[in-house]
Order: sequence, then C-alpha cells, then structure tokens
Amino acid sequence: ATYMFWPESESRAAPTRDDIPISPSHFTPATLLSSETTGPNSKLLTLKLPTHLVPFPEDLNPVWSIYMKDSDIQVERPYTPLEGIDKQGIMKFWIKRYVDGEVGKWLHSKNVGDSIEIRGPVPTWAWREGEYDELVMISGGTGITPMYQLIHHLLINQKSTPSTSTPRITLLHSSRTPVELPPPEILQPLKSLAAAQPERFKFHLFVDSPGNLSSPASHNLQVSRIGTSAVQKALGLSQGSSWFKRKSSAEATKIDREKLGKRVLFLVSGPDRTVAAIAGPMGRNLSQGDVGGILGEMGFTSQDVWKL
Ligand SMILES: Cc1cc2nc3c(=O)[nH]c(=O)nc-3n(C[C@H](O)[C@H](O)[C@H](O)COP(=O)(O)OP(=O)(O)OC[C@H]3O[C@@H](n4cnc5c(N)ncnc54)[C@H](O)[C@@H]3O)c2cc1C
Repeated sequence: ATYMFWPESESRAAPTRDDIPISPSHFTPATLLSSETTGPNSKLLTLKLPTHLVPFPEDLNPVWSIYMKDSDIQVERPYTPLEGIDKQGIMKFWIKRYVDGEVGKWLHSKNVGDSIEIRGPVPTWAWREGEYDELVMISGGTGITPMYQLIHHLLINQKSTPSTSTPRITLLHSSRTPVELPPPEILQPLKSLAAAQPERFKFHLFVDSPGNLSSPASHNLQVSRIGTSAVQKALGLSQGSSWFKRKSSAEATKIDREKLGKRVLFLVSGPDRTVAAIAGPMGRNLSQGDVGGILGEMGFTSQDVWKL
C-alpha cells in the first residue's frame, strides 16, 4: 500500500525555514509538546508550530498529511494530523513503531521539547462536498488516521448541524488485538458521535484475536476479520434482499449496483495485507490497481473505491 511504502523523494533535501508558513517546498522546525504511549507499539505525539507559521485554513482541505524528517539519517515519511492543525499551531498524530522501521522508531525516541522538522501540507486525497451520499470507511491499524481527519472535519468539528450534502458515514476499523486498538483520544469522539448522531455516523470495531479480554462483546468488539457481511450491513442491505444478484452461488454476495440507489464511496486504508484483502492490492508506482478483495467480489469497481 502507498500507506507503507512512500517513495523516497529528493524533497527531503528541501531547505529549512522558520520565517514563512509551512509548505511542501521547505522544512519547518516544530516542537514536540507531548509524547504518550498508547499501546505496545504506538504513541500519540503532539507537535506545535509557532502561530505565524500556521497555513491558511483554505489550504487545509482534508485529507492531508505532513512529512516528518528523521534528522539522523535524513529520511522523511508522511503522517496524518488527526484533527488537522489549529490556530495555535497544534497537531496530534497517532504513530506506530515497526520493529525494523526507521522513522517511526526515531519519532518514538524523541523527548518533549525536541525539535522535529516537518514539510507539508501534502494532499492525501481531496474531499469534495456533494459527490457522495454515503462513505464506507474501512481501516486497519494506524490506517484509521486519515479516516479520523475526515470525520473530524465533517462531523466532529462542526459548530452547526451538518448540511444535507454531508454524506452519511460508516467506519469499520480493525486492529490485531484489543491493546493495539486506537487510543481513547481517537475512539471516544467517534463513539460519542455514533451515539449522538446514529443516522449520520456508524462505527464498528473488529479485532483479529481477543487477547486477554474475556468478553470482547461487552466492549462492542467483534472478534473477526471485516468481511462481506459487515460491508453489506454498512450499506443497510441484508442477504435476503433483492439487491443481491442470485444467478449462481458464486455470485451470492454480488450487489446490483444499479439498484443501490445511492452514491457510495469506499475509502480503504491500512497495512498492505488489509488493503489487499478488502479492496485488492495497490498497483505499481502508487497507482490504485484494480479493485479486488471482498469489495471486488461484491461487484464494486474503481469508481466506487479509493485506497488511501
Ligand atoms: C499519506 C500517508 C499518511 C500516513 N499517516 C500515518 C499516520 O498517521 N501514522 C502512522 O503511524 N503511519 C502513517 N503512515 C505510514 C508512515 O508514513 C510510514 O510508512 C510508517 O511510519 C513506516 O515508516 P518507518 O520509517 O517507521 O518504517 P520503514 O523503515 O518504512 O519500515 C516499515 C516496515 O516495513 C518493513 N520494511 C522496510 N523496508 C522493507 C522492504 N524493502 N521490504 C519489505 N519490508 C520492508 C520494515 O521491517 C517495517 O516492518 C502514512 C503513510 C502515508 C503514505
């Protein structure tokens, strides 16, 4: 997935400046305000920029990320600020450390007060108002971060009632075990939103294995992979309905897209294996590749699916 393997660009050699707002063409030193362990291999990092370096809100259409540079080995990787950036220059990130990974490990080793050079904002995927009636988001691990940024922008951060052109959203998220689930800073706002506006937002959590939890169900956790039935449920369909073409048993899960009657977009983000299982592997050179996996089996095509 592009999510894991971003090509090394020459941009890591971009100059460092602290006199103009952040932009993709230069690095800017930010200060690490807090670093909090959130699981066996993840941390929540908060960065702060001086207020005069904060970009204009109109340059911050979700979903966007910023590159952070490991200044020891001069390697940069993109990370997604969960709530974008506020007027005070604060950005929060949920970051995983891989055993043999470079930048994640380096970021985890940083102390409060340290300086981290950042470059961005860089668009990940451009949200366009009014194009979809419904978004079905499927994420694995830290792949929840772009989903969270979009949900925060559309539904959590709204002072007034969302407009009728705001899509209904379902988020299906999976982590390997309960201790690897996103931290409360991410889960709690999503749970509150699902409880307060169930007609606008639905949220379901999955784990591959229950870990030490004796009763996952009481934590609203399903112990299973995200599969066809979870997607059907997200679309408000049930197996018996006429939406399903029933030409042969092999086609039992195929959806008659014409009859869906709503403009649905699937957003998929996470580790390679998760993206491949849900929507087929990414293509060469960061292209989307064909839609495969369970969404492909259900009959969805590249106009219905975007792999982040
Ligand atoms: C737009 C975007 C936004 C992102 N947002 C976030 C975010 O909010 N939070 C987050 O945690 N991550 C995010 N990522 C992922 C992040 O950019 C890094 O890819 C991730 O942190 C791993 O980088 P690393 O340097 O720590 O590990 P790397 O050194 O890249 O290694 C990662 C893993 O791959 C393995 N590996 C390395 N090289 C190879 C190879 N050649 N072949 C096989 N395996 C190999 C390593 O052993 C390790 O397990 C985002 C990615 C993108 C593209």
